[in-house]
Amino acid sequence: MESSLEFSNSFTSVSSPSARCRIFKIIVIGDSGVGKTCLTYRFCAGEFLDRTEATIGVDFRERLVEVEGEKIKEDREDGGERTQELQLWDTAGQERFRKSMVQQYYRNVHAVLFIYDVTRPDSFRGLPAWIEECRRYSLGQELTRFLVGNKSDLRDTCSCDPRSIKVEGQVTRDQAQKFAVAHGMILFETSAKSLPGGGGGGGGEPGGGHQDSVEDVFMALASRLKRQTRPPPRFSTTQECLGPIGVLYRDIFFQTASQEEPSERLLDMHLLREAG
Ligand SMILES: Nc1nc2c(ncn2[C@@H]2O[C@H](COP(=O)(O)OP(=O)(O)OP(=O)(O)O)[C@@H](O)[C@H]2O)c(=O)[nH]1
Repeated sequence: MESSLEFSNSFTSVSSPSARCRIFKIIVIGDSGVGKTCLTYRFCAGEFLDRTEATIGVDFRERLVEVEGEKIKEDREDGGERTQELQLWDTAGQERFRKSMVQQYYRNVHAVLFIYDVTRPDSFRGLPAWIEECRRYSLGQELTRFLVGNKSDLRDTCSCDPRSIKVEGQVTRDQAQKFAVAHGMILFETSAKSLPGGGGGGGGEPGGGHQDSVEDVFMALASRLKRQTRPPPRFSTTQECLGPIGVLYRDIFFQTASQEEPSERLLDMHLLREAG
């Protein structure tokens, strides 16, 4: 995969969220190539991103959601009504592209999505290292954590009970479920691309087993965040949510967005800052 620093177009609306919009910062982490970019893009843009490049630093995407058909009522003096915005930090899986941003990833997080590729057991075995990184940056166990097995469209189907599929080189649902329980996570299996019989990213049931749509995963997260009894700090401005580095990245993006090939310029700036 080639490299580029990309900021989703959907990010533009973050700069002017409604004054009454509750912003939740969600970090999406996992090994390189598991599909973090494709999953966040699917949720925010509604389609599969065919050609991706390795993420450098972070890509921001966001989507405004209404949970359970109703806008969120805030317990505020003015009795105002608020909507909820999921701000997704699609982080770089490759170590060399993470260094300068890592501290920003873990600042003021509301929820973490741990992603692995169901067809790549190495990405599943890599999960403890991501959990350890969260611990190092003081993310508590009380945070909402989802475990998401991606690329289930590639999973071999089996006529036997799909919960106990034993296909060499694939992560079974049972394995993942045990891991999720042991680490206080909720498990989802999905595909950013498509699921047999399920169309774009949702609803199919390969081998008869239950698969979740990408929409379901993120809406379950939104619903969970809405219900948090003691939520971590909320943000009312984009600046607060992104922090200074995030704002800097955003500004660089807007400065270079009109250039023909911004990727190299962005990479240069990223590496320069890393060196500095
Ligand atoms: N078949 C299939 N391919 C997928 C799916 N999701 C992602 N891919 C492919 O997997 C590759 C990597 O996807 P990315 O979304 O760039 O992976 P990433 O985790 O963001 O990678 P880094 O940015 O390096 O951390 C790309 O070739 C995608 O087309 C999926 O659900 N099904």
